[in-house]
Amino acid sequence: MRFQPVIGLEVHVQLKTDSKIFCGCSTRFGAEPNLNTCPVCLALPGALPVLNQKVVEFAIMAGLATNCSISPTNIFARKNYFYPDLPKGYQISQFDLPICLAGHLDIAVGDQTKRIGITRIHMEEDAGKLVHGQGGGSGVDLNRAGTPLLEVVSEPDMRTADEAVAYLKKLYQIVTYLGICDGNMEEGSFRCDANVSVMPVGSGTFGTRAEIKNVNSFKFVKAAIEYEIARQCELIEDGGKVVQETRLFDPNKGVTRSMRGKEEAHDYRYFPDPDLVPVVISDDWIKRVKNELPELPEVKFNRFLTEYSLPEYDADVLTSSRPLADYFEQCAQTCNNAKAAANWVMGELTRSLNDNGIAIEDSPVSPAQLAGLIKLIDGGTISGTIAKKVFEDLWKNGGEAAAIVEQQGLAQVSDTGAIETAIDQIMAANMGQVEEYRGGKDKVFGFFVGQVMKAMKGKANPAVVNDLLKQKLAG
Ligand SMILES: Nc1ncnc2c1ncn2[C@@H]1O[C@H](COP(=O)(O)OP(=O)(O)OP(=O)(O)O)[C@@H](O)[C@H]1O
Ligand SMILES: [Mg+2]
Ligand SMILES: [Mg+2]
Repeated sequence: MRFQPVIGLEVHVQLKTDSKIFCGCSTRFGAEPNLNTCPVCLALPGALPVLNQKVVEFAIMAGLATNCSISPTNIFARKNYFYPDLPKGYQISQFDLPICLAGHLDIAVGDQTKRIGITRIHMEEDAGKLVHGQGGGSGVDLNRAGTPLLEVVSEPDMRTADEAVAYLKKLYQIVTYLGICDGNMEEGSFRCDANVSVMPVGSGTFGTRAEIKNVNSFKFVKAAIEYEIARQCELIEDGGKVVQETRLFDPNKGVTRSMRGKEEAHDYRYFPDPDLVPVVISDDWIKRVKNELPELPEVKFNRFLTEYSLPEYDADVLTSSRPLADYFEQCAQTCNNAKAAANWVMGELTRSLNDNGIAIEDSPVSPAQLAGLIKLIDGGTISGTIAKKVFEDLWKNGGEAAAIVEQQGLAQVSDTGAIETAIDQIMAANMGQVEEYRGGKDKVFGFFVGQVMKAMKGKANPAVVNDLLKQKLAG
């Protein structure tokens, strides 16, 4: 039997606000356990939540950027369940009236684009965290309790693990561009629940879904979904039935395991939270947020194509993150050579940053410094080969490219006299190759260029070397 997989994602986006969603406690990660707490997030009797306006603004931004409509009135609801990391016994979330509805994102599938529907985006609070194995038991850390989250729920529109990853990456790119999420997946700031089912090809009725909880890397999402698809197909072929359940992905073994089945599924008994008034959003507010939205990745990509005449590949790589795009633009505008800036940023700079595990925001070579180096190449002062050495020097010691070239005497020799002398000597020492070249073996030309460059310690102007060599070899 052939099966068609069906995938829908629920993504939890942790919002980059200073304080929690319903109280003034700090959201800082890594503080001493239970330091960032107060009667509201500890759920002490009588404490009342007050909504953080920034959370609503961030939700509107996310909704607009994902083509959703913003609900002018939306309400918070209590999602009831018991777990020791949830002191109130319910999570404040949104249920039937969420803040954003009916959006979509377009993803690239091969050379086509595919539209993935976004059912809803709602605001909610995070739970605390259990810390096991300390002092012989388990402890609870409520620093995270009340941290603001957006849950972005997709339609079951994806058909392969790769489509799911493409959607996830697109969403990640958008929320980090918007600056509403720090994007730190290891710390759980962007994590997803993957819903997976399979149906016989052509059946038209979706199969029963399993939900893989809290996957926090693109690689794991792909592995988890692929494993789950294979598991369900095999199960059905063996005459079994997929049961609706929650599963966990084990990244070490690459398998998913049942966590709880439908029988143990929660009845959340959702109802409107009587402690919070409805959120009313005016048209003016939406307009203001819309006007202040930063340039989004797709728009930036298209602008890079037209404004800098970059190839699609370059524009795609350079707009993959906002700091990378900003770095490129500053460099390109300073050196006035966009393609060279693109090559250096995607090549030498990215390689050095990766090798040293440094984020581009902390690059030891600034856009202006790199632009200075590119100007020296464009002006014919140094060759590309020497430029790589200068870059290394900039990376290690800072300073300015022009000063380094000057101090170390790296400027390229365009003086024809010095180059001619070198050519004459090399031709005299390699008469055999000279004859071969004159006999029609053009390839030998490269040999001569190499020899001359070597003799000139890489500092000869390549264009001048080429011209002179052609003249002299022609005899
Ligand atoms: N048959 C199916 N196969 C795969 N995915 C599905 C299927 N049916 C629904 N989905 C996806 O499952 C997800 C359901 O998320 P939703 O938040 O609506 O409910 P939930 O998972 O029941 O609730 P909770 O937020 O408590 O986890 C959506 O992303 C939807 O696209
Ligand atoms: Mg959900
Ligand atoms: Mg779910």
